[in-house]
Amino acid sequence: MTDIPTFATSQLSLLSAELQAELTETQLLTSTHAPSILQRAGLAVLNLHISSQRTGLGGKTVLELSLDPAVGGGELPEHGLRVGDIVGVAEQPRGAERKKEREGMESRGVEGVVTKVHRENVTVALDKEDADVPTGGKLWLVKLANDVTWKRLNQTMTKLQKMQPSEHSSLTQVLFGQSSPTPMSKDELNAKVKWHDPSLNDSQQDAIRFALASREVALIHGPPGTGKTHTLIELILQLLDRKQRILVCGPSNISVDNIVERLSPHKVPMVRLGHPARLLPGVLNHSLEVLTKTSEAAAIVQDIRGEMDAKQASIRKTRNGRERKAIYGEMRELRKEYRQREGRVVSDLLKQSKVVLSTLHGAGGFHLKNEQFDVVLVDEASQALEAQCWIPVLATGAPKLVLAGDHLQLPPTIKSLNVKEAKATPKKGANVDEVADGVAKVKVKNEEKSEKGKTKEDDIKLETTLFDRLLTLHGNKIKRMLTTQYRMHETIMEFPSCALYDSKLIAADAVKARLLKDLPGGDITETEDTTEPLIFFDTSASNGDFREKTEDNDESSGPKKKSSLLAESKVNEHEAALVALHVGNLVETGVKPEDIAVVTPYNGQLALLSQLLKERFVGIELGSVDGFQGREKEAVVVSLVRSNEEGEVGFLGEKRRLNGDSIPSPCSCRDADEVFLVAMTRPKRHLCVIGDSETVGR
Ligand SMILES: Nc1ncnc2c1ncn2[C@@H]1O[C@H](COP(=O)(O)OP(=O)(O)OP(=O)(O)O)[C@@H](O)[C@H]1O
Repeated sequence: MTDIPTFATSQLSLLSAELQAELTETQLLTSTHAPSILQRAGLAVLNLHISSQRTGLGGKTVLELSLDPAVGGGELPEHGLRVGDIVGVAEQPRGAERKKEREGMESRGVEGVVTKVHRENVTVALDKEDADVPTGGKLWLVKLANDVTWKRLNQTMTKLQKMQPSEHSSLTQVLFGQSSPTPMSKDELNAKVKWHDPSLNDSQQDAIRFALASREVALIHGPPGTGKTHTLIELILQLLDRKQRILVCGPSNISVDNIVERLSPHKVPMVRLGHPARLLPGVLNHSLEVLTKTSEAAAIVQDIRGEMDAKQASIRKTRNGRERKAIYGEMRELRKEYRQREGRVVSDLLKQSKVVLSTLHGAGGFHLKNEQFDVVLVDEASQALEAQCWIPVLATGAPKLVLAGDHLQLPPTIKSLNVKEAKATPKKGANVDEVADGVAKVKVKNEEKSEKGKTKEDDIKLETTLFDRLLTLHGNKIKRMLTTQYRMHETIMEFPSCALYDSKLIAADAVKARLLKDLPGGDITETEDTTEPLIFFDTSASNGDFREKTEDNDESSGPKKKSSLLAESKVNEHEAALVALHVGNLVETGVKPEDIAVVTPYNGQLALLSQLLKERFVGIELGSVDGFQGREKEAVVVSLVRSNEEGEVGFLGEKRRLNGDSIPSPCSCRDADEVFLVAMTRPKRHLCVIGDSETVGR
């Protein structure tokens, strides 16, 4: 049994350490690196101007930023800004102002969210309604730490911490082991169900019956390719048949959109919450914001929007301070009116929806404040922090929770290494070595503490997902596993099935013998590569030809080293050449580059592979492991990189190694086993692993 206030208190301190780690990282990067380095690292874009300004959804000011004509305009340089990123828009610091400007986060201009990214411009929706948009001079965009997420997690855990025992629902009590899940009778578990999809396999049907019969909580364990989403769609339809109202959540927009897309053909009354700019185009018709615009009341809302646009334009033309102030005042009034009208339309739409879908984070927004649900369903639950899963649970007070996921895939990335307190946070402008040192010290302190005798609080870790914790708490009786997989050739499946899933996976007939040579529509030549599902190139016998190299991050060594700015990283040139050779062989047989993915754990190697492959094989997918999880490809080539005499595979050791010139990258945070296992479950017909068995084998 877990004490609820202790749990919440512990989560709050872990979350605070995590936020500090993230803020420290961003602050250090922006304060210790010149804007040009940040630009090269993909964290900033320089020399911009506002090419258009308008009022967007929710009455927010939306800026479109393009390259300043003074620098020749044209396409933006390569950058890593993505839709949803939080950015600062500010006047670009000049000369002596530069250091001061970059150190003071308060002088970074206005903040907003990236809503569109095109080759020639980036669109940003500003957070503050009356933000003073920077006007003169060249502007720059810089990526900022995202503390919005953490604020909501904090609110949620604070709410849990302060709840009185009498306020805990039966669900909450079960989730903390204060009571056991209500037992289900055999009749309930074997009840006859009228399936919408008669092709469901036995393990899928069993999981749905189980989730329908559960009173408080049910876990659906779906290993890769076992039709987890397929199963969830049927579960949603079955719940609707039983007149239940459902809130469906996932940790990312893409996880939620995936369900919206697959639910859409069933003509279910549903609404997707969330900023339209972050939703897949195919999902927009179900988005609350778009439905709001297309409903009857839309016309009056549009009128006000037009008026607001006109006012915005006049602000930009007005230099007189008093006039500007007056216009801001009028805009405020218009916004108020706009929101009231929009609010009424929104609330009507929500009331009519039997299924509401949002990210876990989004479920904490004001839209769901007075909405009631019978079931909260969380997909990709093992990719979410436990605190995230509590957002919909506490926001709706629903009596039942269904979690779907695979706890054996990579958990969410944690930056703070479970440092309990944020003691490692350096003072503003501290040098990076001090931070690394600080983290090390706090870690040692924690280790000392746990040796003396663990308390319950010490057992609570940020990376323990709710899925994991519930399995430990209640055991397999709250879980059903999907066992037939529809993705991998039987031989590719064997190793992950044995290593991770107790050899329980079965390959569906349609996939178990599929090879590259049988690719539909392709005249594929039969070669050793296209008739073998699994190939391992072992480089250990190469007398050291295939040794890894550590990239040197010396900025002064010129543009050749550009990629190394992203991280102190490892490369293995011979391995990269072998990857290129193998990909070349596959393409020669007729396999399309877009059916091939190359995966590696190091950014350095990724950059090298990108140089070798991207232009030669247009459409090939290159990725780190985090980015690749969850996606399937006909053929996957893995470059493990590590090869040294010491047999060292310390990926994790690099996680926090910040030194003056290096910028940490998420890609260097995973260890070899994880890389290997995740990559193993992605290919359908062919997997090729290149590595040094002596180094990696250890
Ligand atoms: N009962 C079934 N009969 C035939 N095909 C199925 C069945 N269930 C799932 N599939 C197929 O298996 C594939 C994987 O399904 P789905 O995308 O639902 O799985 P998933 O487990 O959510 O995938 P991921 O591993 O990407 O999370 C899809 O092509 C789907 O059509």
